Amino acid sequence: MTTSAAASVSLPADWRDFLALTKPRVMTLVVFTGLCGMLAAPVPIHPVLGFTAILCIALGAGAAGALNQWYEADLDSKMRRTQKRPLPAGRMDRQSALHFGVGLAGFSLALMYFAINLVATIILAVSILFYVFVYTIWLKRRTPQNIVIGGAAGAFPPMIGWAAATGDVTLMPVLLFALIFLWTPPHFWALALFVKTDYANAGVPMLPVVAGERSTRLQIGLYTLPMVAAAILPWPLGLAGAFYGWSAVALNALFLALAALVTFRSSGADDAMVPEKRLFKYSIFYLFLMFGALVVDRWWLA
Ligand code: HEM
Ligand SMILES: CC(C)=CCC/C(C)=C/CC/C(C)=C/COP(=O)(O)OP(=O)(O)O
Repeated sequence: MTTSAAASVSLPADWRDFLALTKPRVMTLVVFTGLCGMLAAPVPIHPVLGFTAILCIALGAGAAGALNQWYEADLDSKMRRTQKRPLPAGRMDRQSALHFGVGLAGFSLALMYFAINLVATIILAVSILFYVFVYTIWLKRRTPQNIVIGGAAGAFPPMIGWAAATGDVTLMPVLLFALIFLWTPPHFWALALFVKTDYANAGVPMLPVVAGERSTRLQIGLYTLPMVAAAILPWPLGLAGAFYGWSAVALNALFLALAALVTFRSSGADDAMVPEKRLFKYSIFYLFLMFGALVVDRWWLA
């Protein structure tokens, strides 16, 4: 944590700074997977309630992003990628970020509880607490396994969407959780390979910094294999149909190929890291398409 970010504050922050605190670009995928989890559920939800549940996921994820930035303004000020965020850039004081984050978290949970149901509220609370306390405060600065364990926070949204519609959690939302959980390491470590120096400068023990490139490449490959299995499994288990199944086979074959290129590659110091950048970009596209295929399969082709 830092006090220096607060010392150079030039207030007031405007709405764009509060929006930036919520990490809106990452949130698009969080919200999309939550929406698809909700639409994949066997019980239809009233559109107004469905919209409310998705709003709660968006606000909860935004709150988690704000609390993450409240806690790690010192780290963000040391990395090129994050230096322009409202706190390290001095456009907002830490207390405002804290109040905003806590207020938004409280509002999203209260709305989820009163408008939707207890199960969805509990999972939303767990994901916010997990991202803030387990990932950001506890693990991120201590272990290169930070994103494996802490990354679970980002895997909950489809389960929250499903629970909002059905009030319970069955095998399918658990598989969707497993898919994002196992996707997170290749998603993040591909990026960490080409922004390694940023993390090293900030003293964050991300895998390429601590264990080296070789080991990171191997672990990307090792997590991709069970991810592929979790992605395809709903088809043979009869939880999704052939459209989902064939889409999953194609999308996962490409993921596997790109991950293999990264895994079996050794790079030099002045390397442009093209395969790593390609895998990172594809990982985002992949998750959008996998969840999109699930909904198309359930609504139009079942
Ligand atoms: C601990 C787990 C994760 C870590 C450490 C991580 C880290 C990152 C980082 C550092 C970026 C670079 C862009 C930026 O500056 O924000 C990024 C991009 C992105 N991540 Fe992740 N991520 C994680 C999990 C997730 C999850 C669970 C999702 C959604 C399901 C997600 C969705 C995205 C998206 C959509 C982008 C692109 C954003 C853009 O276009 O700027 N990430 N991630
Ligand atoms: C529903 C709900 C509460 C979801 C919240 C979970 C969530 C937003 C997951 C995404 C994970 C994420 C943005 C990690 C970024 O890592 P980082 O914080 O280390 O990235 P940074 O270096 O960009 O700050």
